[in-house]
Amino acid sequence: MHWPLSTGRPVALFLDFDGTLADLAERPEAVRVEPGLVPLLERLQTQLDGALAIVTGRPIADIDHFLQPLRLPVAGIHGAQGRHADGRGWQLPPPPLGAVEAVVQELLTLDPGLQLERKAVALALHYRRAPHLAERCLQHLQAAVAAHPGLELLQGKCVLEVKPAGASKGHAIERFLAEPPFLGREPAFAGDDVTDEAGFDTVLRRGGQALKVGDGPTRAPHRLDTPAALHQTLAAWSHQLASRPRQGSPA
Ligand SMILES: O=P(O)(O)OC[C@H]1O[C@H](O[C@H]2O[C@H](CO)[C@@H](O)[C@H](O)[C@H]2O)[C@H](O)[C@@H](O)[C@@H]1O
Repeated sequence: MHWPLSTGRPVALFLDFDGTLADLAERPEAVRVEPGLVPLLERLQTQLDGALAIVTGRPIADIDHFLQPLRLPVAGIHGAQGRHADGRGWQLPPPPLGAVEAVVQELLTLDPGLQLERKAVALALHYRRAPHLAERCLQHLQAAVAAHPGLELLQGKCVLEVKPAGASKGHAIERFLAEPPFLGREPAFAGDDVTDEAGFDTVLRRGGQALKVGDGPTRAPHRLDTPAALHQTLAAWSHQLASRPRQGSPA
């Protein structure tokens, strides 16, 4: 499997983080970034004239922490917040999360393996270390979210996320593509989870490329097995870009 990124057209590259750039870990804070990743992303950002962004369910601050000292354009919390290439930010207003958090607090008493992650305008309930509670957590959160039209439930990998309705990775990619340095470029997005399918739909609708990392059904036409395989592909692509004239800004 490969990802034919080198189409000759200037590319705008969008990358998911967990499961795509970094291997999954037992806990969100336990993720390790491969030592070569930050220099590789920095090189690609330069080669793409800045048209590289992270599009993630994480808050922006997490990405800045994991990729320090690099500060890339980021869409965080599934598009509910973001930072453009020029540093301007956006964030949706905080939705009413109080009742949902009360339900989560009740669930947390069932097993110390359950973990709450608070993220400014969203929250996530992780059950990777308590998988037997997956169905119960889902039922409780579905009921809690149904009472609030401003909220949406996302099911990720061993996680249930409650976020502002309407925020999506697809919309976040559209925001980036509306402005330099992304404007006019062919979008390419790599992700690993069902929550990335909205981003795949956006780039495919705009004539771009979508790649799924790992297994599972997807609408992405391309696939690689692991984050390490994606690193290799990105490194090879960076190497090709280095030996060609700069892609330059689109006319
Ligand atoms: O959109 P992403 O960048 O893929 O982020 C999705 C969620 O990733 C994190 O949770 C996932 O990764 C954890 C660390 O590997 C893992 O323990 C957990 O089971 C996964 O669901 C992150 O904690 C969430 O906030 C992100 O939304």
